[in-house]
Amino acid sequence: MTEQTTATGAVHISATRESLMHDLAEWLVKQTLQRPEAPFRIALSGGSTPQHLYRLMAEEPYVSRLPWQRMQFFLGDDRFVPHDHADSNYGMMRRLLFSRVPVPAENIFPMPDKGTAEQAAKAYEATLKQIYSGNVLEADKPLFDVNLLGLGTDGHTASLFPGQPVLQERIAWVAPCVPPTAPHTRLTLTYPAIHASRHVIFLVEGADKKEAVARVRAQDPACPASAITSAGDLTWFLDQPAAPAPQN
Ligand SMILES: O=C1O[C@H](COP(=O)(O)O)[C@@H](O)[C@H](O)[C@H]1O
Repeated sequence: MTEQTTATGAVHISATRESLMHDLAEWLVKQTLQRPEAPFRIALSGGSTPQHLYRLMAEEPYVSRLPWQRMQFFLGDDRFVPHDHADSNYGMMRRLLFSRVPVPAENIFPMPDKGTAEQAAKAYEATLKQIYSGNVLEADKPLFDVNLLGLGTDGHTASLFPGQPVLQERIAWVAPCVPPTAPHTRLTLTYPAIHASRHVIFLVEGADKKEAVARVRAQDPACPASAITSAGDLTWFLDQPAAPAPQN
């Protein structure tokens, strides 16, 4: 796990959004089978794209095929709003996924929605450090097995928004971000925490994301997603409309 993979990573292209979600669900089942020892830690992304995946995971055959008892769920980012707010990523995951599958409540780790955003970020970082059994990220000891990321049309990922101070954060694992272009103060995993993953996955669908995908794959420094790396591997799961034209 000492090698670093940058955001150029491998690319998996599915013909349609539906097949994309199936392909990623199958990939997830395979990863859990390859690591039969507990626990399997996954950081989930928010927004609209992964909602299709979460609905699918809450249906058969995935309810039966995923090892819910040993899966631990974290959030890659959330809007700093009450969990029952319509814009809460955790609220969305609870509605579409957690309430429909046999995952033990103690295996779900939402970002806090109380106090100040700074306090909530620190509290979530403390939770992650407890889970990790350490305060310092080690190259050969991943924090997450899978880190699922989305991509905004502006090149943001998690809540790492263009031009924001959180992009410079190299110590904290979790930090607030106040995006000038999107609603709500956010809490987000920082680059070092995302990097400490066995597998980083960008899940992106739709023609409106095609340009952003191409910019990140070309390592455009204006896109925060371009600076994502993985301690293990990094794979793009795209549908055909989001996939950039092949380079000759
Ligand atoms: O604000 C957010 O946006 C990104 C992308 O979301 P999408 O709706 O375009 O799929 C998402 O990855 C992030 O978790 C979310 O908080």
